[in-house]
Amino acid sequence: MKTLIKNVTILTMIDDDQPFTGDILIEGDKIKKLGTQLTDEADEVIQGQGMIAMPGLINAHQHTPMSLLKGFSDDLKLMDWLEKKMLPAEARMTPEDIYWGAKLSMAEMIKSGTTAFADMYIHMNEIASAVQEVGMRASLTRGLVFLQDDGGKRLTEALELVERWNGKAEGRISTMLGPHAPYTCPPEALREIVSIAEELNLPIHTHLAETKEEVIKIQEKYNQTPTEYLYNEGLFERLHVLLAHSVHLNRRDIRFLKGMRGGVAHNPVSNLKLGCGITPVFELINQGITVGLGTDGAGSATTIDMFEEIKAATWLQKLDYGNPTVLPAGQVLRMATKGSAKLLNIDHEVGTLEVGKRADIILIDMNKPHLQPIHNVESLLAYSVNGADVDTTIVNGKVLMKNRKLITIDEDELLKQVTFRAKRIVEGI
Ligand SMILES: CSC[C@H]1O[C@@H](n2cnc3c(O)ncnc32)[C@H](O)[C@@H]1O
Ligand SMILES: [Zn+2]
Repeated sequence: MKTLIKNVTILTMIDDDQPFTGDILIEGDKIKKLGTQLTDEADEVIQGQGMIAMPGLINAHQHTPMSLLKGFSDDLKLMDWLEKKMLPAEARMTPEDIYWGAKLSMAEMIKSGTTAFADMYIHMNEIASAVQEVGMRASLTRGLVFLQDDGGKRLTEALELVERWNGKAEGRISTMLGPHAPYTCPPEALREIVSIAEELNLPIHTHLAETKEEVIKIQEKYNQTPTEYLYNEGLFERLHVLLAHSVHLNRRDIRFLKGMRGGVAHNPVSNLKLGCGITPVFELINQGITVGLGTDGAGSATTIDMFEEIKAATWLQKLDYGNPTVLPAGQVLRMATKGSAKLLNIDHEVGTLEVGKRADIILIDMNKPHLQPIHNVESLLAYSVNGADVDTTIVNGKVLMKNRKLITIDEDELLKQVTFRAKRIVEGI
């Protein structure tokens, strides 16, 4: 199958590449040519006039089924929100609920220009099946919590997920191991996970230093900061680690992260809404640590539109440093594409528009009052574009949305399913 996108403004996101008008030829799942006035025959031609083509956005931290819990419990502190509301609701979710909740997130992500995501949750088989059907790219992790028991059953599930799904769905699915957070994983559990991850060459996806309360708790329990705790348990020695949040890091913590494989998934909207604080993104980048962008689950962030994260990320750093030159448009856009791709360990495949890479591309319709005139493409993308401006979403060479119509998801059926399921789950909580 060959698809030709004609006369489109192309932003490759490679280093300092400037936008240019041209054509993109997709053959199978890959970008075959990028140039001007390509004359190749194609099975499908997309007229890109008035549109910007850029790499699909990559959501580096999600809990997709939590879309079913969006708006159910807002304006609470993280631990009250998690323990009194989310955990009881999650205990009532059936595998079918998880499947439909994940699909709901995927519909919203495709409609707002996200092509890949990192997910940590329960009932991961159902999420993997939804990813396979829908056509997105995903890094899937069974979240591991060791509070009341040794978590043996969950670890077995985590390994079954790896065994069954790693590299599946035409290579769109990869897997990680997911110790949930320093406060839910004791040292012996972390050590076991590190040893398995090293043996199987698996990356790790975890939460780190999201709140001040977490720092106090870990300090009291282990006499270390959460970052130091993970460092001392060997997480940053050899493994590729995706650290969600990482809000409360001191100078010493940042030194522990220096040179790590992987990096930090910044979730500014969730951090703002839960009043957690501001991740020291500028400092992390200055120390050479990769920073990507994510939304966290819709249960906390409410929105999973990555364009909102892009705005929040740059504005928060500018405000924090009292300096508008910090985290400029081009840099924050690269965080949401190349940066997140590196965190998912798929930067050799996606994150930039390059010949030979997988064709994960979004087209943004600029023929709108709030997107004209176009003085600077990167500024418009970072500061003006919303998810609803995305016209076409392509993953692995396959069109998943065209003219804002989802191709692989039946929206009517989806809305019917999620309405009654969401209501049943939260009843009485
Ligand atoms: C065991 S699966 C993952 C687990 O994480 C919970 N979760 C969602 N958002 C957050 C967050 O911001 N901090 C900590 N934990 C979070 C989710 O409810 C699942 O139980
Ligand atoms: Zn999270």
